[in-house]
Formats: sequence, structure tokens, C-alpha cells
Amino acid sequence: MYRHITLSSLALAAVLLTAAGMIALGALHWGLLLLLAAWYGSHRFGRAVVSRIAALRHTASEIARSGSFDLKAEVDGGNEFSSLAESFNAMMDRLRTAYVQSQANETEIKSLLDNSPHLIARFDRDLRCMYVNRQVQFYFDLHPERALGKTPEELGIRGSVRTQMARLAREGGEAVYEYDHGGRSLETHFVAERDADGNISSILCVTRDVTARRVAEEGLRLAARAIESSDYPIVVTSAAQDGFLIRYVNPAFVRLTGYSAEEAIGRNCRFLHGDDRDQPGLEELRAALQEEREVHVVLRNYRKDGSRFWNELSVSPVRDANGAVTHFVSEMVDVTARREAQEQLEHQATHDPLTGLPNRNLLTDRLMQAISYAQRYQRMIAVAFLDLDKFKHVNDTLGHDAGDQLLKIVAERLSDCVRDSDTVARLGGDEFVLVLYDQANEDITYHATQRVLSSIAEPMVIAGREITVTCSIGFAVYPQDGADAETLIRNADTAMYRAKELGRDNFQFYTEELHARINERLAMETGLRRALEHDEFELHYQPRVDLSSGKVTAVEALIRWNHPELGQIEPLRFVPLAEELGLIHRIGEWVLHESCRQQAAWQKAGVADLPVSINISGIQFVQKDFIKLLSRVLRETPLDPSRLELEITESLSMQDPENSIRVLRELKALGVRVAIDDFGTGYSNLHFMKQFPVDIIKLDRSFVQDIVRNPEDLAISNAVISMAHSLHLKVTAEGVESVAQLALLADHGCDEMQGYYFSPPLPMEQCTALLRESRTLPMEKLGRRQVNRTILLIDDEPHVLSALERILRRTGCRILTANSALDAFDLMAMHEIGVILSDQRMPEMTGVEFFARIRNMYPATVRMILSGYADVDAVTNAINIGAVYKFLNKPWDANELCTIISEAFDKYEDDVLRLSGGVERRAVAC
Ligand SMILES: Nc1nc2c(ncn2[C@@H]2O[C@H](COP(=O)(O)O[C@H]3[C@@H](O)[C@H](n4cnc5c(=O)[nH]c(N)nc54)O[C@@H]3COP(=O)(O)O)[C@@H](O)[C@H]2O)c(=O)[nH]1
Repeated sequence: MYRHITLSSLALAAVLLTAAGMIALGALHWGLLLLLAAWYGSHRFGRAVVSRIAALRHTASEIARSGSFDLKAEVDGGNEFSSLAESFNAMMDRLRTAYVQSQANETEIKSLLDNSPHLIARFDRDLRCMYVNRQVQFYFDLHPERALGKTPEELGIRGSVRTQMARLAREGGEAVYEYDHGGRSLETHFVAERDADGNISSILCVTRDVTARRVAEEGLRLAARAIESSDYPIVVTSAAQDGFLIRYVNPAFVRLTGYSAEEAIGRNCRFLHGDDRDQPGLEELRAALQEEREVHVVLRNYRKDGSRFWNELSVSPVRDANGAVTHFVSEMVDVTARREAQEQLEHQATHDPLTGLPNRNLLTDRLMQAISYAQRYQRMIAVAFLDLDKFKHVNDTLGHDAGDQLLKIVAERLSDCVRDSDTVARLGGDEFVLVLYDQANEDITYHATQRVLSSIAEPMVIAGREITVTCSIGFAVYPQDGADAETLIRNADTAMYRAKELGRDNFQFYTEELHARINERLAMETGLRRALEHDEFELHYQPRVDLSSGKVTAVEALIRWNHPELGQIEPLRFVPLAEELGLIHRIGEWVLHESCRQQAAWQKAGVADLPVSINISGIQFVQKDFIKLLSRVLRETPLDPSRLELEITESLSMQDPENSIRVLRELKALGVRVAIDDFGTGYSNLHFMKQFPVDIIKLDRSFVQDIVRNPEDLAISNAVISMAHSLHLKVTAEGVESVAQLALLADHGCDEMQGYYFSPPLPMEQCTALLRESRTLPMEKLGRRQVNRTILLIDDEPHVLSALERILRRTGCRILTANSALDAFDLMAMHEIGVILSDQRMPEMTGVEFFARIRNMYPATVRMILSGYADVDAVTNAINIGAVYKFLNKPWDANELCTIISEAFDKYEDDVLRLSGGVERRAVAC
């Protein structure tokens, strides 16, 4: 029984184990039913075990009913049934563990499938949906349960996809298929699954949405196409760690730079900068690349052929998914045309269009910069204001084109005269400004100025004619003459005016005194405009004297301006200003009227009937209706035209000689007398002089001033007198101040004199008195007195002179003495001297030097040196050139000296005779 029970128990255990196995496989329900069946089967094993088995069965059926693995079989009694119950309980524990694990796995798989972003489905061979995860909701808008059992068509899958699935279900294999579904791009991976026998059991489908990827790919494709076909050059470079090397260039880059893609790729973009590395944009670009940020710069780049272009460059970093910069994309825009247009505009705003030089704006800018530099480093700057002399004349005579050409040449010459670092600007017209930086001293400025003056004065060929212009320059120096650009330019301008006043073709530095003069000029400008209305002008009269009779032959009317504050102003200070201001016509007319009126008054009053001469300004002379005006005034006064004399300067008459001839002829036709004033200072053309219908030539004061001592002045005066006489003109010497000048001029045949020696210009009343008393020049003053055999002794030691005088009295000749060479000149001018005995050592000049001059002025004189010292070279030279006849030593032998002097007079008389071509010896009485 026991064995039977045991066997029964074993059979039961086997059944239970089988049941357990079934349970373990997940068929718990069925296991319990089998257990009950086994239990019924074992009923036959006896009633003894019935109750235990009943208990065990009860436990098992409770477990089956409740599904709870926590119920336990009773394990008491210590027999086989207890052991069975224990095993039962242990089995249930393991079943519970397996069950829990299986539940967890199932949940996990379901969760994985449901959480997959892809749609996963399985179809059976008949293509009915067996399984689908919950993504079906997203992809096909279906609840998963409603999809089960559906065919692809019922799920909306048709056409080629459906055909593909059917093929796989038939033939097996796998396939990837992309298709459009409801506007989205889906990609499904189909796999035909096989069972253990290798038969196709199902089709597994994994579908994913590739819309975003496709859009991105399309975007990339379009971007690549756009970049390739873009007109703007595009360059992609690597990031810093890879050395910013070019990875890509588009065709527009190739077109712009001339570099092929192969030549550019792998290089750093810096090859596009050439040697032009010092560009502000490059600094900015480098900083932006280091800081991995966008940047926009404009650079000068160079093509493969070396030509320059302006590149407006925009660089942007490209970042990867992690935000790290991997590349830079640069877009280039060729802005050369725009830049050049802009540069041209800027150039036009800052440069003079004719010469290309900086204009006033740029000049002021540069000067301001220079001043701040000079201030910091204690340097000097010279500002030169330059104005061409008589540029207007070139414009008027040759035309504006020629004037423009001249200005361009001047601009080039000025630029060549200064350093590259200096500035040459044109302010307009014929005004230029030079800024000479860093002038260590005035010497440097002086040399630069000399260069400018001589360079401008070089002849130039314009409109087929060679012309020469000069310029006047004024300087102002920083810091002493001004602390700002405007003041410096203004003061340089002031100095330039001074240079003009001083006769042009020179330069002047600005001074405070000049400033005062300019202020005065401004005051004069204002005053001059109202001077006529306020009756501030007056005429003074200076007599002219005939040198053969000593009588007054004419009076010259000279204007004076009685300024209410500045007092009496001489004409040289205001006439040029009146010319400049265009007031000279009215003033000239007043002078003409007043002088004619005065002459008529003197005539009427019986004071004198002499011509009155007036000065005519160049502007009046070329005035169209000048002759008409003259006739009117002569008529109104009324005045006999022969009683009016007009003085025109030599330089004015020679400016346009043909026109002068025409006007002078008209004047002559009117019956007016004409004098050429300041003769010798201009450049007379004798060919024209011959044709000038004039009456008098006035020898300029500058030659008269030094005529007694200066052989050249004497020679010029002589030449003027000879030339005038050969043209049958009279000569008036101007500015005669001394008897010596007078004597010498008379001796050389001068016809008239005017000067302080006889009378200064006098106010009308005083002149009337002079004329009324018929004052004359004493005749004894006229010409050198001729007394036979006159000797001149010259020595600065009075006792030597008296000793010589004592000895030479024996010779019977007239003895004149002088303590200096200068006194000797005067005596020579006034007397006819045959022999001169001079000391060698004198304060003003040596005896040899004195004789060299005398030889030129009075060639017939016999010149001897009497000296205690012998400068052998000088004396030998003097004897060789004929300046000295004999050299005598101190102390002298009285008899021998008298003999030598007598022989010297013989020689003089022979020479005079020979030179005059005469036959008679002049008086020889001693
Ligand atoms: N258009 C006009 N110009 C005029 C007029 N009046 C004068 N002028 C011009 O001014 C120049 C200077 O004149 P002024 O200062 O009057 O000088 C004259 C004399 O004073 C001076 N002079 C005469 N004698 C002497 C002398 O012995 N020594 C000396 N130092 N100066 C002397 O010379 C001037 C006369 O010169 P000139 O006319 O050349 O005969 C004057 O030259 C005119 O150009 C006017 O009304 N209109």
C-alpha cells in the first residue's frame, strides 16, 4: 500500500511536475485542471490519503481560482504527503518567481515597442495585421487594436508598397521602401520571417518618418546649388585648429580672383592680401576669427594677375551640433567700383579739380594735425602763402586755357620743390599754400623758398609761347606767428602782400610790424573810399629847371592825402591801393581837373605860363575813354593842351608798346606833351622807343642818387642822355639833391633837373610864391668850372695835405684837397681836375680802388699814388689795368715831386687833346 501510495504519490508528483511545467510555460489554468484530473485518477489509492489529497486539491483549486501564488499546502504529518505538500509549495514559489519575471519581460517588450519612434507591425502570410505598436496612431491615425486583423489596403497601404509586401510574403527576403503618406515621407523596412521549418510565417514591418531628413537633405542640396550658382564669391575655410585653410570656393570666387579652386583650396586666405598687410580691416578680421564671431570688413585684395580690388567681406562661423565652430563661411562682394566712386567723391571734396592738389579743406585738416604734432614734440612749421605775379595778364592775353595750363605747371613745380611729407595746396585762382613741416630753423625754410622762386621763374612753353612768371611768397611760422591753421594762413597771406608791395618775385616773413601795416592798410582802404567826398586830397607842385638858363620850365603835380587820423600820406602808400580798389579812375580824374584848373589859374593871375605835368597810372592809360576824358577836362578848364604834360612810366609804356604808340599818338594829336618817367628802371626796346611820340625822358632818381661816386650810374646816365639826344628828346634828371650831382649832370649834357636841390614838392601857395618871384638856379652851379691845371690831393692826415700843398704851390697850379675818397668824388664832379695824387691807405677805400672808379668816370685824369706802404700786388695790378699812372714813395723829394707833377699835367693835356680829336693844347699856364 505504502509502495502503492508511494507510487501513486510519485505519479501524482509527476503529474504535478508536468502541471508545474505547463504552468511554468504560462498555462497555469490548464495545469490546475490536469491536477484535478490526476486527483480524480488517484482516488482509487485509498481513502486514507483522500483527506490529505483533498486538502492539497483544495489548496490547488484555491490557487487556480484566485490566481494567487501566496496560498500554501498544509505540510504536517511528516509522511509522504507532507513532503509532497512541501514540494508543492516550493514549486509554487518558483512558479511565482517565473511568472513575475515573465510579466516583467512582457511589460518591458511592450514598453520598448510602444516607445519606439518607429511604427512596428507584423502581418501574417495572408497580410493580415497580427501586431502593431501604438505608433500606428501617429502614422495612420488608428487605435492599435483597430488595426489588428486589417489588410494593408484597409490600413491605407496600397500600390507598390502593397505589391512589395505581397512579393515578400510569397518569396521571402527583405526590402526598404520609401513612399509618401499623407504629405510625409515614410521609409519602411520589410522583413519576411520564417518559422522553425523555414516557411514564411509573417512579414515584419518597421516604418520611420524621414520627412525631416528629406527636407534637410533637400535644403542642403538647394543651398549647395545656390552657393555654386551665386554671383557672390563664397569661401569656406576650416576653423582655427585647422589653420583657417580654404576647403571650398565657388565659381564666382574663381571668376573674381583668377585663382582656380585647386589653387585656392588648402591655402590660408592671406595670399589674397599680397604684400598689403597693413590694413585696419585685417586687424578686425583676425580678432573676430579668434573670438569665433561674425565680422564685416572691407579689405584691399589682389587677383592672381596682381590687380587690386576692394573686397567687402562677411565672415560667419559654422557650428556643429555641440556648438563648436568647425568652419567659417565668407561671402565676398567686389565693391571696387563703389569704393573708387566714393574715393573720387572724397577726393573731389578735398582736392582742387584743376591741379589735383589738396584744397582749402584738406589743407586746414593737415595743418591742424601738424600743429598738434608740433605742439607735442616742440617742432616748427612754416606756412608759405604764394601768389603768382601778374597771372591775370597771362589770362587776359593768352586766354583761360593757357592760364589753366600755367597753373598746372606751377602745381607740379611746387610739388617738386618740397619733400613728399610737406603739403602743397591750391586755394583757388593763382593762390597756393605750402606747409613745410618740421622746420628746424629759418635757413631750411629759406632754401626751400629759394628753390620755389627759381623753379617758378623757369621759362615755360604755353600755347606755343615761351613765358616766364614769378611769384611772391609770404611766410608765417608756427608757433610764433599763430597757434591755429586759420591764423597761420591769414598771416602768411599778409606777409605775401608785403612781398608784392616790395616789387614781387621775393618772399617776406610775417612780423608784428607787418600786422600793424596790414591793419593800417585796412584803415586806408576804408578811408580811401570816402577821401574824395571828404575833400582830403591836395596837390603839391615841384618845379623843373632848365640847366642852360637856370629857369623853371614846368611844374609836376604830386598828390597828397591828408588823412584825418594818419596825417599826410605820400602817394606811393595809397596810389597802388587805389589802383587795386578800382578808385584810381576817380582820383586820377580829380588830379587832372585840379592840376589843369591850377595851371589855368596861374596863367590867368599872371603868375606863370608853364606846363603842368601829372602822373598817369597804368590803369588810366589803358582806360578806353581816357582821351575823351582828357579832351573834356581841357575844354572845361579851359587849358591849352600844350600846357599839360603827362608822365607815364617806362615800364608801363613797354608793357604793350604797340598800344602805347597808339595812345601816345592820340595824345600828341590832342597837343598834349608826354614824358617817359623813371627812365632806366624798365626794359626799353629801342625799336619802340624810336616810335614813341614823346617829348621828355626823365632819368630815374636811382641813377642820380649815386652818380658822383658810382661809375656804372654815371655810365647809364650818360647813355640815357646820349640816346635821348639822338632821338631829339630832352632829358630831365630826377631827384637831384646836391651841387655835385647837378654839376656832373650838367657837364654830361643833361637838359633839366628836378629835385630837392632846387625845391621839394610844395603846397600850392608856396609854389605860387616861388613862381611869382621867378626863382632860378644860380648859373655858377651849373657844369664843372674849368680852371687851368688843377691838382687834387687826397690824404686822411691833414698835416700831409698841408705839407704837400706848400711844396706844390711852386708849380703854380690850383690845388684842391680832400680828407676822404668820398669828398674827392664830389670835388671831381664839380671841377675839372687833371692830376690826382692820393694816399693808398684810406678809411672808405684804398687809393687803388678809388682810382679804379675814377678811371671809368674821368678817363683822362692822371692818377698817382703817394704812399709809405706798398701793397705790391695791388699796385702792380692797378698799374697794369691803367688805373694808376705812377706810384711814389713817402717821404718825397720836393723838387722831384714838382717835376713829376708838371710832367703829369703835360700828359693830361695831351690825352685830352687826343681824346677830343682836337689840335689845340688846352691852357698850359702854370
Ligand atoms: N597816378 C599818380 N601817381 C602819382 C601822383 N602823384 C604822385 N604819384 C606817384 O607817386 C610817386 C611818388 O611821388 P612823391 O612821393 O610825391 O615823390 C615825388 C617827389 O617827392 C620825389 N622827389 C622829387 N625830388 C626829389 C629828391 O630830390 N629826392 C627824393 N628823395 N625824392 C624826390 O620824387 C617823386 C616824383 O617822382 P616822379 O613822379 O617820378 O617824377 C611818383 O613817382 C608817382 O609815381 C598822381 O597824382 N597820380
